[in-house]
Amino acid sequence: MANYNSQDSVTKKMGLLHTEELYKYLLETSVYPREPELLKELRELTASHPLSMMSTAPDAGQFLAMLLKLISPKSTIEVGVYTGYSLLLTALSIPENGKIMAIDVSREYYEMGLPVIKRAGVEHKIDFIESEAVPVLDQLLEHPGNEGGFDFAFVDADKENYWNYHERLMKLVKVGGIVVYDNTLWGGTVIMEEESSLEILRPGRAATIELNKALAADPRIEISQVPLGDGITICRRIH
Ligand SMILES: C[S@@+](CC[C@H](N)C(=O)[O-])C[C@H]1O[C@@H](n2cnc3c(N)ncnc32)[C@H](O)[C@@H]1O
Ligand SMILES: O=c1cc(-c2ccc(O)cc2)oc2c(O)c(O)ccc12
Repeated sequence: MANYNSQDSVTKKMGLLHTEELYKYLLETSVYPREPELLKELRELTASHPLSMMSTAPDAGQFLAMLLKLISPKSTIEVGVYTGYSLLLTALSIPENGKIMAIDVSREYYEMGLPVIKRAGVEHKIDFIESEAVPVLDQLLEHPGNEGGFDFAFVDADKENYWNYHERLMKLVKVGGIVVYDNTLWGGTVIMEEESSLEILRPGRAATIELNKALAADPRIEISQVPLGDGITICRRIH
């Protein structure tokens, strides 16, 4: 998520930290030196695309990779692929026989990063589905065998639909499984008055405020909201 320091200044460079220098320090000290070479290549290839700010932030990505290696999921879902930064890091972090059902309305974006994914030797783990995500999740739920069939999900798509994804993922992800939501601080706008936030961000702001309240009140999960990147919320299904 871009960072909005003032009404007319937009920069993505600072994450949610206080200064650009501190974010740069974090990235240059701990993230970029340990970023897998092909993931770096995918990030650099995406940087020239007009929507490159949509890629999952590298610091949040590094955390996600750590989490994935800790839980070793065999069966995962990704909602919102874009050029594949989070997809490639997931594919690199799950076991050799792990699978990712990756859903995005745009195959064109996915195909930008696909050559890098192929070179990384992890394409066999990915089942890309070009579609709106809700109908795909609903189709999965038509087969009772899919209930609890996934170990992990990462959601980074249209913010207004996150609760729709959550309701479905609460059935698809097993008890003990993990769902991670990106952009849960939406550039810091969650604490701004509506009129003070840029108009383009307002629908996402409203949806994110509601999502955060609903996740905090959801007895089916334990949560931890982490201020990396644009804010990520990790949910562990407990019921
Ligand atoms: C923020 S980007 C995903 C970034 C990606 N995780 C990464 O690391 O590069 C959001 C993506 O969600 C996709 N998207 C938006 N609405 C969607 C929907 N209803 N169903 C599926 N994908 C959607 C967009 O096409 C876009 O590629
Ligand atoms: O600036 C954005 C915009 C989005 C976005 C907008 C509309 C959609 O239907 C999907 C995604 O997502 C972003 C994002 O996930 C991010 O990490 C940074 C910026 C943006």
